[in-house]
Amino acid sequence: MAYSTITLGSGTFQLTFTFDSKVLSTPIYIVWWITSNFFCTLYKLLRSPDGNTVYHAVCYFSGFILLRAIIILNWTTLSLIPGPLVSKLFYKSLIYYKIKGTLHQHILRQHQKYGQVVRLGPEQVYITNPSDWKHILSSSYEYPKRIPPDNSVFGPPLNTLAIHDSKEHGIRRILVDPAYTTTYIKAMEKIILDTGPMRLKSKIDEEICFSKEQSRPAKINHANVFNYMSLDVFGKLGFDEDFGMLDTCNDTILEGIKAVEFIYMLENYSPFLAKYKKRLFPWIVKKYDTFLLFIKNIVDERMKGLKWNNNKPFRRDILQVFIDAVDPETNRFMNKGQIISESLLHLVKGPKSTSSTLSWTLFLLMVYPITYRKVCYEIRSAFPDKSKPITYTEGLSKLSYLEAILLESMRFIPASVTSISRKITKPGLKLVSGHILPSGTKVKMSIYSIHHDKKLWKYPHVFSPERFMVNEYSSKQDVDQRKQNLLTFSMGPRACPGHNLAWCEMFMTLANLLRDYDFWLPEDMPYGPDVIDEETGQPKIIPGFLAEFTGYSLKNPQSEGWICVKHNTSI
Ligand code: HEM
Repeated sequence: MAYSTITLGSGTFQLTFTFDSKVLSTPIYIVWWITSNFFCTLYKLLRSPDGNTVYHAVCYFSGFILLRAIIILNWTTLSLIPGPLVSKLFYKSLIYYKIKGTLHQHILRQHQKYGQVVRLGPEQVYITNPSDWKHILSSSYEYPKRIPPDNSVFGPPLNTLAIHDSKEHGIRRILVDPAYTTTYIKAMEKIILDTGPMRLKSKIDEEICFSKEQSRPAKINHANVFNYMSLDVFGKLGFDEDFGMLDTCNDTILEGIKAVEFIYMLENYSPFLAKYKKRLFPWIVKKYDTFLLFIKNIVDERMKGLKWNNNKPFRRDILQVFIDAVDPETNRFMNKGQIISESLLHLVKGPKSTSSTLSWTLFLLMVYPITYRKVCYEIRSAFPDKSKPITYTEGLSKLSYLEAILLESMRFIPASVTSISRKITKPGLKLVSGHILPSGTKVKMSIYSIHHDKKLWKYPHVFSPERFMVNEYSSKQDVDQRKQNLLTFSMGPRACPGHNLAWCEMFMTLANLLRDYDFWLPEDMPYGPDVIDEETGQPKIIPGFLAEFTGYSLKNPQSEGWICVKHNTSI
């Protein structure tokens, strides 16, 4: 394929278009010529006798807008791809849904209307066909990730998520990945169990005791307690620190994470305002600085400790793995700044995605009671002795329905980012649909849309863990195929490094809680198995909010994250 490029305007108004040169470059110059002449004539007609420059500006600006629209809609290679008119013309048309936190639902509606390939921006295309996204994501670094420039949340020094250069990113993953291998997580299973589900269980027991004294049903806020639990797990596993979130709820961390989310969003959507964030939002920047200082101090203390100990490691947490990791090819270690930036990223990104998934799963079990009873039966009959905690290794071999529930929950409501984004490089890419994406196109894969694509999933709007179970209707091959169509943790060289940790923590938490307690929704909750969504005919789902960095979680956790609980006395 041969392409030619045209650049129009300058500064904010600059636009670069790529054309299939064989087909389109001649007509485009003709249109350009006609439009410029038209506007020159218009300008002469409108020109006021005193040579008012406002007329001048208006004419040229309208000329620019019209020409831009004609080109975008008719003459670029992407013009053959369907999509809503306004979104084709303006990237910013999606911002309304981003602010509302419902962008993923909007994109799904566009896919349902226009198909597996939709244009939602002058040079932006969303795709859902698995052959296309598997090719793009697994082609090692051929299609780079687009990263917002100068994002101070990510560095300097840059961390895994922000490193653009493929070679550098590859080296960083060699240094970071040892902290999340199956072997490492297996060795850490006991710590995860003790700081996670076991500690949460004692909190729930305390609440049950307290509620008895007050003669009321015991209630926990699952959105909060899962979040605190995941942060405690990461505190212990990551830094060998007791964050004490479940006990005292450390505000520095909670407020710090909110500040990271805000600054990240500001830098993405308004780099101009972000430049002045210290003056415009001093209280948020202060919270971010306090949070960063908190992590810096932990890393500093560790480095000092190591010096005193003649550089012999005295811990085996993730921080130590980061410190010890060396790239065998270059013999490079991470420096202190990189370790701090990396620790900040993992602390903000990991626990929130894990806890949101747990929260959604528990909620889904409450509105799908047959599934809830089925999974309780599976766990309670496989592990009847309540005095023995269920470990990940044991649980995984016996609890296939619980595994299916987690897979289905992450398909149904993926807690991760709305869309994975890559840039098409030369010489362009031909999609399965036959559409051509020229070099420079921003190609996006909406996890939510892929997980709700009717071509991939039967009844995607129904929460049905059975689709991940081998039974008379589905062979192992079918189930494996479905698992491969999940994009929950992304894939390829930039896939989520923390997925083993997330699985281990989520699995042990649900297995132990569902065996030892009975849960039900409070009576005053406006959701339940009988509260049906008219559009889908399925139980209504509690509203969520898609944050740019920390993913999809409950929109109103303080009012809608409650669940009643009592000890399970049936076994
Ligand atoms: C259910 C839990 C989780 C989900 C659904 C999830 C999902 C994802 C997804 C989809 C990406 C790719 C983002 C992209 O390409 O733009 C990602 C990247 C990442 N995740 Fe996770 N994640 C989870 C848990 C964790 C945990 C526990 C950690 C670590 C503590 C973690 C650390 C990271 C990091 C560092 C990246 C960046 C990888 C890179 O760019 O190379 N995640 N995650």
